[in-house]
Amino acid sequence: MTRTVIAQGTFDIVHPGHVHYLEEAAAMGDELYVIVARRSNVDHKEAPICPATQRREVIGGLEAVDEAILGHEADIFVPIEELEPDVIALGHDQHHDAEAIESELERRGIDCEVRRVSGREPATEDEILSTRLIIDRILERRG
Ligand SMILES: Cc1cc2nc3c(=O)[nH]c(=O)nc-3n(C[C@H](O)[C@H](O)[C@H](O)COP(=O)(O)O)c2cc1C
Ligand SMILES: Nc1ncnc2c1ncn2[C@@H]1O[C@H](COP(=O)(O)OP(=O)(O)OP(=O)(O)O)[C@@H](O)[C@H]1O
Repeated sequence: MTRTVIAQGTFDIVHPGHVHYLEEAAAMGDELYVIVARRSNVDHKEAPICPATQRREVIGGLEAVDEAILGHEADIFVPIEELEPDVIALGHDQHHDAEAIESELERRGIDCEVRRVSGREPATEDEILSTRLIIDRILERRG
């Protein structure tokens, strides 16, 4: 049987940390679906610069990704109910609480494991593995 994994995030300016996350998530199963966050749901940091459709297209073009889909605006568990994944792969620093997700999955009768992916450290001293830090660098150098 096909083992389906989902990953999720904003992916505003894509960097090698994202590639690492999605490759490790893909290795947890046979098919990787990525839910791209809607701007309205990115409320714990600055809103993304790029529109959701653009962010989805870039992520969908990565080799590790079978399909990238736009997240639901109102209920983040709707795509999960539709995709019925075997694994939800959380990013190393994703603010979501694994236990809270697990109890919501149980409440909705979805049988799915929640795992966390490792973080990628910079390979060189000038590598920038954070969208926020890339934007900071742009402002510093071009602002
Ligand atoms: C299991 C799961 C499902 C999610 N589904 C959606 C969704 O359907 N729509 C959405 O806008 N955000 C969804 N999100 C939230 C975002 O993907 C994301 O975590 C957050 O808003 C963006 O922050 P981040 O890039 O720092 O993770 C989901 C998150 C998790 C953990
Ligand atoms: N260096 C990294 N190593 C592994 N995973 C990463 C790394 N950076 C981001 N990710 C993961 O990619 C997913 C999407 O990340 P997100 O779009 O929030 O980018 P970000 O660079 O972390 O953003 P910001 O720096 O603006 O908070 C998250 O689950 C996050 O954990």
